[in-house]
Amino acid sequence: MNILDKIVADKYKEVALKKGLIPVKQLESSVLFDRNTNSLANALRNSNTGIIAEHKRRSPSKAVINQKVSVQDVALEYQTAGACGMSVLTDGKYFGGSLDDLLLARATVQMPLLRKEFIIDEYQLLEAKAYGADVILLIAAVLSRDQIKSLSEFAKSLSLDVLLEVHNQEELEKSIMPSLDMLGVNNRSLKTFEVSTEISKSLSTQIPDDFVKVSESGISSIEAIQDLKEYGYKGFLIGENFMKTENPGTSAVEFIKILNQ
Ligand SMILES: O=C(O)c1ccccc1NCC(=O)[C@H](O)[C@H](O)COP(=O)(O)O
Repeated sequence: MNILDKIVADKYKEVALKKGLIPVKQLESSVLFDRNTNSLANALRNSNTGIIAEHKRRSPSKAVINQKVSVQDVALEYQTAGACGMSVLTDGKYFGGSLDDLLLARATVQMPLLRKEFIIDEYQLLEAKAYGADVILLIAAVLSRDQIKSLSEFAKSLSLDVLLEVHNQEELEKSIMPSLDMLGVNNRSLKTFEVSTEISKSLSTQIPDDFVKVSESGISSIEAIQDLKEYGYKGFLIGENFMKTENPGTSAVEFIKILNQ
């Protein structure tokens, strides 16, 4: 059992518990539920930099990254820095996040917000909408093709963008379908936690042009982004590189400024 299997096993229990506590009707009555969403895929298509900056307090690979900063401060600074969107981890047990983090970010910024979560049930998509997300993540490693299809179609019916994440060719081949907006390649091995952008590069030619290509994890240099752009990537998901610094927002400002030069 790898870390993702463990996280997802816990997630099935968590979602079952939450369904008993907060009915769907309550989620649907949130003031944010009918809000017009903001497409991350479009923002990436129209951007020169393509940064999706993440709020990430801790992780299975790095334990504590940053517990001190406020999610609202980080959100505002990421937006001011010129990030295309923000990824907000909402898993509590492994990443120290929450849906309240998403809500606080939504109250602060207009840029597209990705609910970074281990989605296994439509209920979590209703939560995403109710707490102000614009985009959801689906992880091919933990979903069947049928689940990807039904979850992505349900997300589209809620006007949410869909980012589908793969780790290898097999996951990519089973996942391609029209209800996805963005295809993300995760550079982090779930077995060793090692990161290498080589996997983004090797899968790039197999991602059809209809999808916005996103490279995720382990990106820490301008050179890496310039290199990935050569392979057609338009989006770059960066968490730790910003969050490990005392001021993630300032780090993002400096990074994006150099990228723009
Ligand atoms: O970050 C981890 O350790 C991790 C472990 C197991 C499953 C998912 C994990 N991370 C989620 C992410 O996808 C990253 O937070 C995201 O791509 C940003 O990565 P990074 O820039 O390396 O923080």
